Amino acid sequence: MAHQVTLKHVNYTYGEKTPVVHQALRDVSLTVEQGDFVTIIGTTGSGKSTLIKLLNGLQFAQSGTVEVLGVTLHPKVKAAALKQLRSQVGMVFQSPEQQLFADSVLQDVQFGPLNFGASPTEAEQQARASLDQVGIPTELLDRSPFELSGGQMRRVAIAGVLASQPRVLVLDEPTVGLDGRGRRSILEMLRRLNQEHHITIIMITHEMDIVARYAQRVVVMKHGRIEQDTTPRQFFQTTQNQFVLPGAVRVGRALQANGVAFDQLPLTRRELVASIVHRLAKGGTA
Ligand SMILES: Nc1ncnc2c1ncn2[C@@H]1O[C@H](COP(=O)(O)OP(=O)(O)OP(=O)(O)O)[C@@H](O)[C@H]1O
Repeated sequence: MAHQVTLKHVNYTYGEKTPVVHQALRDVSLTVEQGDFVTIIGTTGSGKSTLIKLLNGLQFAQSGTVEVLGVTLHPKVKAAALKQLRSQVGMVFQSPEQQLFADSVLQDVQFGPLNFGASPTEAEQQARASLDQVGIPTELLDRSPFELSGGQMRRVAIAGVLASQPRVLVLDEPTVGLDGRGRRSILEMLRRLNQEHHITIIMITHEMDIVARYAQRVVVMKHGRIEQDTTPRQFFQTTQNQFVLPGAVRVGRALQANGVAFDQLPLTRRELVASIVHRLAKGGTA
């Protein structure tokens, strides 16, 4: 099966031929398959946002190739092909609720499908379905989006992207600024979209517990390059002090350092407890 996303030897430079020239991506190659849940991590300025903007043609690489859902993205790509691609690759930027604008929640979410050519009836159906997917109850649909809680607003904004029925969802730190409950509900929703609807998720995050708990893959960026592309377990097993590790990983690694051999490094509290219980049940000392 063809990859959904293929980047080959991509370079991207801001301000070419100006005094403030800055190369943000260096020889980046990456593939993403349908149904992947990929997190992109890396220090500030490492090129994460630049990378995701290439995925639906918000920016074009100066060299190398970018192919997404069979469309090769370069400055001369046809406007119609780009529009079609943008309905299939939904982008959710940081604090997307700041882009809400309509008089009602339903109208706001219908905007995307209408813009991409759906009839008013289809647009309403798709909007209702995606609001349901993100857990917004029907009694809120006629409300102004500005009367909702922060977490609800963010979910409405994500519904606005989902209403165009994308196959790939690209998100830049979707939980920033939310409290614990709002954060968890967004992440569980993304997991459901990924597992039940096979929507590919590509997410920038700075939160290591999101990588540990939700991702199948982690792409680590440094100075515009992909430094690692691996599984969270492999990443957390080997990474050095650069990132703040989740509690369960810290405890797991400390136990390993003290001679406790796990079949696999625990990534979450639940996995940590299960592996300790397993060892105790076998009669060993935890
Ligand atoms: N419009 C721009 N013009 C010039 N330089 C830019 C522009 N946008 C980003 N850069 C530079 O390119 C580099 C990569 O930026 P990018 O936003 O991709 O990093 P990032 O990893 O997403 O960072 P953060 O985690 O802080 O969002 C940075 O050094 C940044 O200063």
